[in-house]
Amino acid sequence: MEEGKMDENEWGYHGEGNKSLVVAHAQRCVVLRFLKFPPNRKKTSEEIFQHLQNIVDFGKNVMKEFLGENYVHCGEVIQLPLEFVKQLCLKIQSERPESRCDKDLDTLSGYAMCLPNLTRLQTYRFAEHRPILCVEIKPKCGFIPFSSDVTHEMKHKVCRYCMHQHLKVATGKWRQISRYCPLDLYSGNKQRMHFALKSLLQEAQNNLKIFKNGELIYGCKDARSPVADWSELAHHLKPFFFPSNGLASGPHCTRAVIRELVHVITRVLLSGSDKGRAGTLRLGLGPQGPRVCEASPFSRSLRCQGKNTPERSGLPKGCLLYKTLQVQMLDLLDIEGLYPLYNRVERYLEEFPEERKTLQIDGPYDEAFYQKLLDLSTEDDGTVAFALTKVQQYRVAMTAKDCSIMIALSPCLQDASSDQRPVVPSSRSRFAFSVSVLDLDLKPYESIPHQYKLDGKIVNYYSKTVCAKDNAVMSTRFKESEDCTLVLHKV
Ligand SMILES: O=P(O)(O)O[C@@H]1[C@@H](OP(=O)(O)O)[C@H](OP(=O)(O)O)[C@H](O)[C@H](OP(=O)(O)O)[C@H]1OP(=O)(O)O
Ligand SMILES: Nc1ncnc2c1ncn2[C@@H]1O[C@H](COP(=O)(O)OP(=O)(O)OP(=O)(O)O)[C@@H](O)[C@H]1O
Repeated sequence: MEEGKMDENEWGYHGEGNKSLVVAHAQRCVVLRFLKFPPNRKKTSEEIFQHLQNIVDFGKNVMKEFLGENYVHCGEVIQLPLEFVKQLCLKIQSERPESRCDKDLDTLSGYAMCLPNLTRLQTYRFAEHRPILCVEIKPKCGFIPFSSDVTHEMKHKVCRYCMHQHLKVATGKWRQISRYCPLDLYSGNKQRMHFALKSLLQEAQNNLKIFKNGELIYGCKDARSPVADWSELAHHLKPFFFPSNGLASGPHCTRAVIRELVHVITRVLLSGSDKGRAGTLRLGLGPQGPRVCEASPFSRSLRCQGKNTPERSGLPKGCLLYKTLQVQMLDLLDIEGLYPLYNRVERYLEEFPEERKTLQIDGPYDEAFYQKLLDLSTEDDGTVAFALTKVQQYRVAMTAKDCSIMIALSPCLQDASSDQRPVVPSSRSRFAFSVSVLDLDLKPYESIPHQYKLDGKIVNYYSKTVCAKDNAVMSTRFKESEDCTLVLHKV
């Protein structure tokens, strides 16, 4: 990229999250990722450069090691002309969703990350002329805490995502409760995964986006977004899944197309396509905790039918979901067990503030940082070193709980080679595919007290409202059956 000759007209708004905003090049397969900040909380250029460099280093030295070379794209930090950034910011402002405008794009430092555009397969520099479909999933936390430090019994039964849904709807973030449960997606059980993906398609929130040739065609910006339209989605997808037949339109066609999509995504998610360094994942955390979430409509319906809970995770070890789950499980103690350890580190830092650097709280995220993460002991010897290791593992786990997976699918001819990319078949076509992971920014040390408070809020809200309602329903049913018994007695 020739940073000196940048023209804002060649770039377009692509998307944003809570902390960064992404613009995509119209022809080349690259994106620029800028940091965002609340107004009046600007950082110096040097701080922004360091922040971005830390993101790159963390990707290279930690996440590539855990998740595998092929899945992680670290990009590079680049310096852009300030005039270009200012003009770009003005150009894209009208396309930003209102709910994200509480933060401003950083136009002062001139630094950004340059990354491959993952919605257009991994061709990096130039767009392929083949059509490309890309599904982005933010799967969230795929396990129920197994730590003995958990005090709320509910946390051993219902996963955080399902509990959090109720708070999100109550605060107006989303319109309705999703039927998606991360434990279904991470189960490795095809039926449960199909259910999870269909649920995401029904209520995408910020957990699912679909791009066609790099353009967003399906996804939800906020609670005001229009209700998802499956027939419109099927219209976009039909040429990919039924390329040469005249499948009639209408609800039958829509269902067939959605089914194909769900099946292909499941296959891709279960594939172990990482041909990078063997044995990258050195965690080896075994399956722990309950294998189903009691709030998942899938497991609820199984229970109602008197069926057993499904098999424990059958995720193949090479697949990205398995690896992501392993990194998430570095949260060995749960925030309830972690918070006192965070306080221990805090007390130490209050006494020895100059030690912050040695403890690598704000980086560098190098090989030494990575090596310390591999210590999975939970035996607290009362030291700051132990507390620090658990704090750093927690930050990494939280990062993996909030990352997204990008699946790019490009149709290939029945017997043509796919440039050595793996291929997934559907009923009527085949796709060369790639899987990548994005948003691997290490969660800040400072966010731990917020996590602790939020955790309590989520559980308390769920327990008070949902469980109270469930109990009311149960007692009504109980009352009904008592009434019934009385009637029977009378007879
Ligand atoms: O706490 P959660 O689970 O709500 O996750 C936050 C996400 O909300 P979600 O539940 O996915 O809608 C939230 O996503 P949205 O802004 O809601 O799209 C962010 O990803 C946030 O991360 P960060 O503070 O920007 O680093 C996420 O915060 P972290 O907890 O990962 O730091
Ligand atoms: N390399 C990439 N290629 C294509 N699209 C990307 C890329 N990186 C990010 N995006 C798009 O931009 C969106 C926002 O990026 P990202 O998730 O990194 O933002 P964030 O602010 O860090 O998110 P969060 O809200 O989780 O903190 C993503 O959801 C994705 O659609």
